[in-house]
Amino acid sequence: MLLEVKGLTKRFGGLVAVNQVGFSVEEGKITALIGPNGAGKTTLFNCISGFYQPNEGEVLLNNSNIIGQPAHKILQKGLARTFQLVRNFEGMTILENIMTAAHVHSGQNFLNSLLFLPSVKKSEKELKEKANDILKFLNLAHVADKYPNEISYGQKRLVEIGKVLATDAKLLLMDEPAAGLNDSETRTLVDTMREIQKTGKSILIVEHNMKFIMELVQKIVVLDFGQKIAEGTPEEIRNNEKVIKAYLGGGKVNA
Ligand SMILES: Nc1ncnc2c1ncn2[C@@H]1O[C@H](COP(=O)(O)OP(=O)(O)OP(=O)(O)O)[C@@H](O)[C@H]1O
Repeated sequence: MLLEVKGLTKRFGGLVAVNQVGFSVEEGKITALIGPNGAGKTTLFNCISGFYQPNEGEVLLNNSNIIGQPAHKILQKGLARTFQLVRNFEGMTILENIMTAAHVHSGQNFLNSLLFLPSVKKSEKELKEKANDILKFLNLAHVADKYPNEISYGQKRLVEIGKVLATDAKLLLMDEPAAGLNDSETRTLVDTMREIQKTGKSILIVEHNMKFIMELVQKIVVLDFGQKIAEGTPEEIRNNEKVIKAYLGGGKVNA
């Protein structure tokens, strides 16, 4: 199993935001984490990616517990995440933004960069090639030299995905990748995600857009009030009584 979450609990004062949650992400599969507003999805995501320290439980990445490790160490072990809000360096072109993300895995140390050794020059060239390949893969080659404020919102979301691809991580955590996209952008995103899956990556998504999830993923984990209430294929989840009740009970579904 690529990722295994076991008995994970996160409390904020008296509030149990995530309560003894366990599930797994299989290699090469797309898994979704869904649930009504306030169910604990983001908190769980933050615990998995090292942004929060859970109170209890384990997060095993390739059988090694990553709890307590800083986010950059977790990234080096092969887990990268996108953010719900688009974060780009505004003063850099799209190509440079992707190159910056790829730099995390380039192996260059700071002193080499300062001295601008030949190896750095070579590595810069490789980074540029890699970033260009990623932009081509995402059909964004035509915006490589543009600045973030010159591209559309849908393109920005793809750039965000490009940045996690640039890290070479095996497991990608995506925080609401379809948020704010129109129908045609969402369809493009479904195709892009399938192409990413074909390259052997595994993906864990938090997402409110149920149509997007039902069409794309192989497994769904459902949270409600911090607890896992169901886990299964889209078909199983669609017909699950507990899930239907949780969403009818006040949660928002953009189905
Ligand atoms: N930093 C925090 N401090 C205190 N309480 C928090 C914090 N973060 C989240 N919570 C609470 O924990 C619970 C779970 O919140 P969380 O944001 O994880 O849910 P969610 O499923 O991601 O919701 P949404 O779909 O609205 O983003 C909520 O009751 C929320 O108010």
